[in-house]
Amino acid sequence: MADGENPSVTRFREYLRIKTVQPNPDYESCKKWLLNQAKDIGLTSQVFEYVKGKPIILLTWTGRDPELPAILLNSHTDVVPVFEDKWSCDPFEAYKRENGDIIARGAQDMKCVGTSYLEAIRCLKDQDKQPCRTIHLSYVPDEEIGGHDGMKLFVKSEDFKKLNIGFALDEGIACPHNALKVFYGERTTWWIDVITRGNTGHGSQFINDTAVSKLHRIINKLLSFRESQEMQLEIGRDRSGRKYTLGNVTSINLTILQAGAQYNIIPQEAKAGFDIRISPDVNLKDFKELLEKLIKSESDTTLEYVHYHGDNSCTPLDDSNVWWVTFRDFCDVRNISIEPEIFPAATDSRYLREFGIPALGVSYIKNTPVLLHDHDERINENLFLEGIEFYTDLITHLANIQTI
Ligand SMILES: CSCC[C@H](NC(C)=O)C(=O)O
Ligand SMILES: [Zn+2]
Ligand SMILES: [Zn+2]
Repeated sequence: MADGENPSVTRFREYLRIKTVQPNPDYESCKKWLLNQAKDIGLTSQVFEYVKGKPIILLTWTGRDPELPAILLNSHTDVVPVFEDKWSCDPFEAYKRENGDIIARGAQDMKCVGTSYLEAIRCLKDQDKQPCRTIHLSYVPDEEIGGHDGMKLFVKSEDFKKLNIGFALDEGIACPHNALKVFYGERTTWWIDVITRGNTGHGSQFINDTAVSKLHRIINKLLSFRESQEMQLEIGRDRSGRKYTLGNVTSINLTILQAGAQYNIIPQEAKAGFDIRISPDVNLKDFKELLEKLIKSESDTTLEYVHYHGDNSCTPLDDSNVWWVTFRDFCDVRNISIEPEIFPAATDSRYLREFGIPALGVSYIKNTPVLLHDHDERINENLFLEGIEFYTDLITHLANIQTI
């Protein structure tokens, strides 16, 4: 432990030092560390390994009434790669500046949250405050690359069904001002490849119906849709008069382009890859039909879904949802300003919501720049400690709801 350092901070920095960085995360060390924490705190543990080398670690504190639906505190264990030369220090050293800023990959996304859950439970256990409901802490792999070998398999498993989860907390994003972002849904992510085929020949000729001319027309149509959505983001207001955020619009970005082998040969095939994020206000079936109609407008052209998700369920934010009401009132009483939003990208919450589990994404990171996936990702130790108190109280409230 560093001199005089709060032990919760020391443990957080230990977790940050485990190199669970994609594409070769050290899940083994991570598993050992988490199981050790569980032992220290007095939680039972299970490890599910649906894909070899990709463990899901589940820690459990059984409630006084284990028949009631349980609470799930979810976090992912992997982190995204770094451009080391752009960092002011080693991203896996968890260096602490004089002002208490802890710099590390995963400091915001989302090892601060994963450790805060543990520290909150440690605190409640120390005080012998066993709640009514059982609390499960899940530490899942591979969220950063789609969660296919992690949460996606977990929610479909018998092991998960047995847990009888009633509500889940998961990750959010930092907020630069004095408020917490709370995510109740997310835009649906589709990654698509559009592949066109056409006439080929010598590069000096005016050849018709080439793969590139077809692709060009499709790109133009998709990018003009992009422009209209960008405009909507600028001027749009929701039903309550609030300015649109990314969650209210659909974005399309051309992120991959491939064609050609030699300068003087017209390519016979061309490919464009698009990253599409569809607002939950959009009907997915209609949008799919629209996309497929566009593809059909060009001959010998195909569409491949590289990443597809067919569900855009959101967690209701109304009085019918006791979990939400408890969360909202909890923040209200503590004067914590919250900003409910649609997550612009994809998190593991989509698998939980698809399964019918209400989930809120919230990371206790206020007054801090959004640095997830960025260089010098950081969180201040005092804010991290404040977060532990927040989760300790919040978990107590949620796990003692008795009405459902
Ligand atoms: C479709 S899996 C990719 C997941 C990733 N999540 C985040 C939060 O960056 C994304 O939205 O691109
Ligand atoms: Zn994350
Ligand atoms: Zn991430």
